[in-house]
Amino acid sequence: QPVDTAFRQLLTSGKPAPAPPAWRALIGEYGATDSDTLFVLERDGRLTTLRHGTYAALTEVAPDTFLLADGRLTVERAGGKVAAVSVGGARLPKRALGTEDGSQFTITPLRPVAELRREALAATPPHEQGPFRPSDLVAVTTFDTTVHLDVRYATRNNFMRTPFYSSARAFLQRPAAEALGRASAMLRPFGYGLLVHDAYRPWYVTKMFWEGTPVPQRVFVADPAQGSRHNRGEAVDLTLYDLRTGKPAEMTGGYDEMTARSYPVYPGGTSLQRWQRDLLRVAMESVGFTVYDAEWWHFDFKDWRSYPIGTQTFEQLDTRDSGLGTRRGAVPESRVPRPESRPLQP
Ligand SMILES: C[C@@H](N)C(=O)N[C@H](C)C(=O)O
Ligand SMILES: [Zn+2]
Repeated sequence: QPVDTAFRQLLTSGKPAPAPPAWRALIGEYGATDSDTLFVLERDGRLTTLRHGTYAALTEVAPDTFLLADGRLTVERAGGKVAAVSVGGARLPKRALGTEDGSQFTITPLRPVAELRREALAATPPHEQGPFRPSDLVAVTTFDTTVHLDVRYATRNNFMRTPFYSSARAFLQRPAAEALGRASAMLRPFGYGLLVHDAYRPWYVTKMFWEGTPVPQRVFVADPAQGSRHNRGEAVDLTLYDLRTGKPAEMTGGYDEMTARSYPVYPGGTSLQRWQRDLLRVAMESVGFTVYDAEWWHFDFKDWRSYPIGTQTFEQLDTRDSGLGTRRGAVPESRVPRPESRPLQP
């Protein structure tokens, strides 16, 4: 649907109230197999189930006992946690998704990180056919000062539990950074700012992500054979933060969480989480970005095909006088990495 219609819908529906804290432990996915998932979620202020595409509001009739239109749902707890629900005589175990406390989701890399780094630094990015625009990377904070940074890949607080950058900086090609500034201005009346986790990412880091991530989770990392749009300075990972408190907004799942909760159309969670996720998407899409199908936080800018894959570190870009953050200037031809012949996936 058109962006202004989507904006109007979000405005009309208004910002939902947070779900009662007592419901938090219950909200989630239940069932032993993916083919039969029962979601417990909050919708329109009611605790609700979603199964086979049908929503049903729950009415609590006794502690941990709820009435559904056609029966009862009972909650089983173990060790202070929700272990399962029973519906119509069937026991559906609760699935572990993301982290319980909202902390960073992590994986165990397939190989030692030092080995991945050594190999990736020695490798060459895919060969690409130009022509390309000269790279003009600028700090993401250039066009709106309410854009804030939380660059997890410059810390251990990321999905591979290892620092990839030696400084917490984030750059985009100038037109993408300008558009980001416009999205940020658009969000201000809603009381939100943009919190950037990552933008330009050297190709060798994409290669480390790919080689280190278990195959079933690789939809959440780009294939280095094609490169990531981050490598072109044309993708950004970000969330919303509350302008008043400075706190990140709650979404349906965490950053770099490798579960279904990361899909931008994930139906679970709370109304507020889904509303904030959709607000971020509508603001970003209204200025020329497109959300990635598997990650609510990842956005590609419309002209990503115009820029080549880069593999330089921030420091290498600095020393080669790219003008990062301070001066304008094109990345010299010697630094323009080689082409790709296949279509890109994010
Ligand atoms: C790793 C994650 N933050 C990300 O950016 N994923 C997309 C698919 C990418 O690597 O381009
Ligand atoms: Zn991304």
